[in-house]
Amino acid sequence: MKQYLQLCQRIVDEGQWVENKRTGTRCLTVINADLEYDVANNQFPMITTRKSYYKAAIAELLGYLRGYDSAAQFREIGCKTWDANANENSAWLNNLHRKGEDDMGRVYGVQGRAWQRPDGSTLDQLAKVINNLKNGIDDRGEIISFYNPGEFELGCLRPCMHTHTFSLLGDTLYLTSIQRSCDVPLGLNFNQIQCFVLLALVAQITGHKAGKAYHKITNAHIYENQLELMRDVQLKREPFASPQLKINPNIKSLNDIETWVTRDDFEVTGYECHEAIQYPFSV
Ligand SMILES: Nc1nc(=O)c2c([nH]1)NC[C@@H]1CN(c3ccc(C(=O)N[C@@H](CCC(=O)O)C(=O)O)cc3)CN21
Ligand SMILES: O=c1ccn([C@H]2C[C@H](O)[C@@H](COP(=O)(O)O)O2)c(=O)[nH]1
Repeated sequence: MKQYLQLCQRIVDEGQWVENKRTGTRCLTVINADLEYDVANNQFPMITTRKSYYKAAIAELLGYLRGYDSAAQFREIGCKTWDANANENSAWLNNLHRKGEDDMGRVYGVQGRAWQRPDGSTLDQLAKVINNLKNGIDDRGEIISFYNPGEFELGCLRPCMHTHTFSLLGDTLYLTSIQRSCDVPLGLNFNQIQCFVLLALVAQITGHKAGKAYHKITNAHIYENQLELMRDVQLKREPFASPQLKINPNIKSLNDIETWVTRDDFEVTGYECHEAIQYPFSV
């Protein structure tokens, strides 16, 4: 929690204003942030200086792991976060590749589960990584990349947290996640949870201990219409201790994640937080 607040404070103190063409809203911006999550000791990185909706963040991650490409699929599993990007951004609405209401195109999970090869077949990056890790193999390339520049025009948004690399040291599994662009008041609240859960879940289904998750962010920003709430409300609050996350121990395979796991297989205990803050969202 401290590292999150330090990043917010750093943006407020040292950030530079950058115009953003895609949303039309400028952002106070810093470059380069390194965050770490202690999954081994179950220090769940949920924001405590406002109410955090962790189940939606986990549902979003489940949707990525399943390769979803429609905001309707995300809604069905309890996550509304893709409604706006799928249905309200004019560049995407006018894109001829958009297949209709709720279509997100070839984003995130589609690349993770069905990367298109030149011969027309597809590659399941996630299954390869899980299979190797299950067999104790780290080939120094246990990488899941959602970032496919050749297909950007086929999706509603370029992936933000775009690369996840797993590493095995002895029987401990580590994760390094790379993010190119980060909406610190809204997106990071979700992304911290997702890095933690991704490592905890993959460790569980591959039979390893979880170590640390390392989260590396390039462009970290606060949109102009969020600044006052962050500076004058959220940053004035004292954080509470981190809660703990309990994952249903019956989740044992990638197939389980694909077929029956829901956001209710994840429970948080010991969460104490300040009042909710509703930040504006830029589409
Ligand atoms: N401008 C922007 N910021 C983002 O963080 C973001 C995007 N766009 N586009 C793609 C995804 C969608 N994400 C989102 C979208 C909405 C919330 C959001 O509204 N969160 C609320 C409540 C969520 C709920 O009730 O389930 C929050 O207070 O955290 C969070 C992340 C993260 N990403
Ligand atoms: O997981 C996510 C997804 C998106 N974001 C934020 C970061 C930016 O504010 C926007 C994406 O806009 P770009 O113009 O494509 O950079 O969404 C996030 O923080 N986390």
